[in-house]
Formats: sequence, C-alpha cells, structure tokens
Amino acid sequence: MTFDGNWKVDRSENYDTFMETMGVNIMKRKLAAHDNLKVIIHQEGDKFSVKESSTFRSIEINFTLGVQFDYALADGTELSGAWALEGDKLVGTFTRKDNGKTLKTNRVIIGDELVQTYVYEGVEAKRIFKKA
Ligand SMILES: CCCCCCCCCCCCCC(=O)O
Repeated sequence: MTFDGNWKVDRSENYDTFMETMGVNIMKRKLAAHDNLKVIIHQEGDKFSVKESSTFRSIEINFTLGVQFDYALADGTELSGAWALEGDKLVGTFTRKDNGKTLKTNRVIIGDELVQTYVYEGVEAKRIFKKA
C-alpha cells in the first residue's frame, strides 16, 4: 500500500519551534532533534500497524482508519484521535488530553519521500523520511 515501508527521518523543518509551542523544554528539544526516528508502516485494508523506534523508545501502534485511539508522545503527553484517508493523504486529528487542544498531522508520499506535517496552535512543522 502507499505508505508501506521502513522509513527513517532525514530532515525536519521548523520542528524546534513546533516542539516549543507544544511545551517541550529545551533539553528535550535538543535530544529530540537527533532522535533518529524510524517508522515501519504496514497497511492492510483500513488497518495500519506503525512500528516506531527512536533514541527515546520503541513502540508499536495499531489503528483502524476512522477509529479513535490513544497515543502518547515520547515526553508522555497523551493524545486521542484518529487517522482518515483523504485521497492519497493520511490525515490525523488528535486532541491533547491535558489541555483539550488540537494537533493535526498528515502523511503524504512526495517522490520517494514520506512527508509528515504537524500543526499545533497555528505552528507547522515537517519531518521528512526516506526509505531506510
Ligand atoms: C513534541 C513532538 C510532537 C510530535 C508530534 C507527533 C504527532 C503524532 C500524531 C499521532 C501519531 C499516531 C501514531 C502514528 O501513526 O505514528
């Protein structure tokens, strides 16, 4: 399927400002800038498995399109939300459990890269992955 593969982060855009807006302190931001994030994505119909590994942790997330699930960021911030497929774009809408604010994200394949965009409080960041 479109997003299937082993993806390794190659570069980020505006990620430090995004994390600061999310309330992540400078020490964690410095570490997160070099987190060597990898995601292994596998899709079967409307079900996805995402194996996430970084310098912080290794976890597996399973979700179904349109079905709400819980997810915790590496710093422990808890989110709840769902992914939907809009054409060739995965669109995620999540709510922070601690303050009720919305975090939007999407994944799209551009050329041979997977581009994930995050938006929180009007601040947008991108993380761009290459096939590992
Ligand atoms: C402070 C750093 C924030 C990074 C933003 C991460 C947003 C994650 C959205 C939800 C991801 C669900 C699991 C997945 O599909 O990988």
